[in-house]
Amino acid sequence: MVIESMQDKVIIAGPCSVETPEQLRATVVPLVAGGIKEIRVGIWKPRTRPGSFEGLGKQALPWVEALGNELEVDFTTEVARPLHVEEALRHNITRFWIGARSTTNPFTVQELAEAMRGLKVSVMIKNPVNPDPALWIGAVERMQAMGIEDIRLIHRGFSNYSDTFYRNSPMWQLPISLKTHFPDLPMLCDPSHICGRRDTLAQVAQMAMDLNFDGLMVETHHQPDAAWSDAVQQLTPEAFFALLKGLRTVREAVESWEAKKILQGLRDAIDACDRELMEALLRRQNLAKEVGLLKKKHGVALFQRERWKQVFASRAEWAEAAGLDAAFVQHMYELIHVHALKTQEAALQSGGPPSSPPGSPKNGVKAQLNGKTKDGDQKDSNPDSSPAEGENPAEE
Ligand SMILES: O=C(O)C(=O)C[C@]1(C(=O)O)C=C[C@@H](O)C=C1
Repeated sequence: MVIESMQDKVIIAGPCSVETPEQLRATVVPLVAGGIKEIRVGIWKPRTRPGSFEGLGKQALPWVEALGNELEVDFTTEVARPLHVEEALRHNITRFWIGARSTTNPFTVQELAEAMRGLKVSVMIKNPVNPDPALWIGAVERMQAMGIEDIRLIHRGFSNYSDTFYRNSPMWQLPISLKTHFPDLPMLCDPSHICGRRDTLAQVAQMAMDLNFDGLMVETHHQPDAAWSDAVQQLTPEAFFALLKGLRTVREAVESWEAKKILQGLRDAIDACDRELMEALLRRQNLAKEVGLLKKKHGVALFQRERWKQVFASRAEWAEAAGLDAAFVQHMYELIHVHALKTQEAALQSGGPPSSPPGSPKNGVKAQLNGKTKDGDQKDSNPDSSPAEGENPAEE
């Protein structure tokens, strides 16, 4: 690999789509000369709306096979149907990826897994278009059940309803959660599909490196502006190598004894902060419960639009004044509010009194935090659980 610092990473690059033998060669030769060992190419392209370029299909396979043999490089392509797998295998392509739309559909994933049953193939599984970790996990399990061992994950971001800064929101907590679930599967980042534009690719690729992702998959084209698909997000091979050169890579863990000691001190302080946060959250929850019971007594709606508008706006102002990110704090308050309503509803249903005496719940809070109560929503506190019903995962 030309880029020294990327030695330990899996770096995959190549055109969004194969267009002509000339375009394929002009794009791939400089990538291979730069040390790239695995080339991505789109042959079958799932397009959201009809009428866009849907890939050349099997016509492109002989070109890919011939160039692979000549340059001694591996090609990887997206497969969405068992027929794609069969046709690619006929041309010695044994590396595949499953696209975000396919990952969403367990029938499709199952059919693809069965088409690869027992074969020595490599499969990369992109996250589903919707932020549902269970679908992503399920796709891996379906592949594993067919004896496929070489499995990697690709984080390509999650669909947005409206136009946002990203083409697909990164929602970094989801790949982090998958990495926690499957610690041995390499996690690659696809900044091209997250960004949907060239100028922000480096920033997202750097975030992936800082999170210690295992590699990158980047769309490249010798003449990006003339590309038949994804023109605005592809990089020339030169720009791609410049991007790689500019990335800072990180170590898995701190090595020096001195730094380890400092780190431990900081982590202890974070633990203390989080304990204070828990106490404050529990105090707030108990107060909300009391309000809920008061509302029940007086036949008042749990959701109080005006009060909530005021809380939501003022917390953002307080956050800004305190030097915190207002959007982050607002998102946190959306979760807190929904949870307060759930807590109030539960208290109403059970009809019981609040779990700590009105007024000064401090000792009660301490006791509860020490495990002397059954209060608290276990499901929400599980770091591996998917976003709670009705709650959107955080945007960056
Ligand atoms: O002030 C209230 O009425 C509450 O119940 C508290 C609270 C909150 O969590 O701050 C919860 C629900 C309401 O919609 C508004 C505010």
